[in-house]
Amino acid sequence: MSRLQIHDVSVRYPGMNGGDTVTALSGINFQIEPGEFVVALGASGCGKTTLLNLMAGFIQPSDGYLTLGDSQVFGLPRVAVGVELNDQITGPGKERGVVFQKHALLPWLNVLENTAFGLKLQGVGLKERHARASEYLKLVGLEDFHKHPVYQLSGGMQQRVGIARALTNDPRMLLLDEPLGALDALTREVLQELLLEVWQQTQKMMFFITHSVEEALFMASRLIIMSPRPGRITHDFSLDFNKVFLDTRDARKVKSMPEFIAMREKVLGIIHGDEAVNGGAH
Ligand SMILES: Nc1ncnc2c1ncn2[C@@H]1O[C@H](COP(=O)(O)OP(=O)(O)OP(=O)(O)O)[C@@H](O)[C@H]1O
Repeated sequence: MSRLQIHDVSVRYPGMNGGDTVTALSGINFQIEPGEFVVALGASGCGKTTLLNLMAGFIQPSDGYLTLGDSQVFGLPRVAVGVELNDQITGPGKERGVVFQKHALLPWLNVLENTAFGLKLQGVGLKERHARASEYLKLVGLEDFHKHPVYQLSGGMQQRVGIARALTNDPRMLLLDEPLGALDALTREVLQELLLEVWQQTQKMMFFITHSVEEALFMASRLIIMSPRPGRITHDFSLDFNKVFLDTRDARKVKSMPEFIAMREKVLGIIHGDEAVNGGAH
């Protein structure tokens, strides 16, 4: 099975207008195991999006490298790593699907065509791409909306299309950058539950960024908390509130469990402590 591993990675951005270099990430060693739902939480500017962009292959590390499974490497491959790295990934790839907060859907295409669009670009034939798109539209509850223009859909339904579209490649992992951040509170809760069901059914590795502590605790099988200047992973918790939800299908009950509330207070204390030290906005 293919874990994604980050080996001693740092990312430095050139300063704006000749200013000081920004160390967005420093000395990150971290891995995501098959089947894990990893959520990243932390004050603004702690490097969450930079970490996701590295995993997606959108940016390269300044130091270190990443591996997927035993043989695929991205970033800066080194020779003496103890594994045979024979397959270099040079950028984004279909084994890593990405879902953004703002879904870049094409308004002149309907729901089915939007979902199948990436497959079309790869040259997958019409019948197969529509079959694969239909499969994932069903998974996200849009089986009756194939022909709908996307601009007629609510924000939550458009985000479902974004999730289905990312799944059509059957990626090994989904990278989700605040995917629910623009939705109203009720729709957000519905999609939290939907994403957990997608995770349970597909067993994809998930890397999910949020600013909501409650959402993080509800979704994560592993919660990492990051701290800024330079961006580091300071805490790494194993959680199972998501499994309690999948067993009971009662989100309100999970979110009112004493253990859930105690963990929420603990995590809020960690993050607010960082903000007080670093003066970060949240
Ligand atoms: N392209 C860039 N050029 C220069 N600095 C950048 C660039 N992208 C990010 N940064 C800086 O790197 C640091 C980490 O940014 P990043 O967006 O990864 O953090 P984040 O935790 O995702 O923040 P937020 O929660 O606000 O989205 C910040 O100080 C940011 O200003």
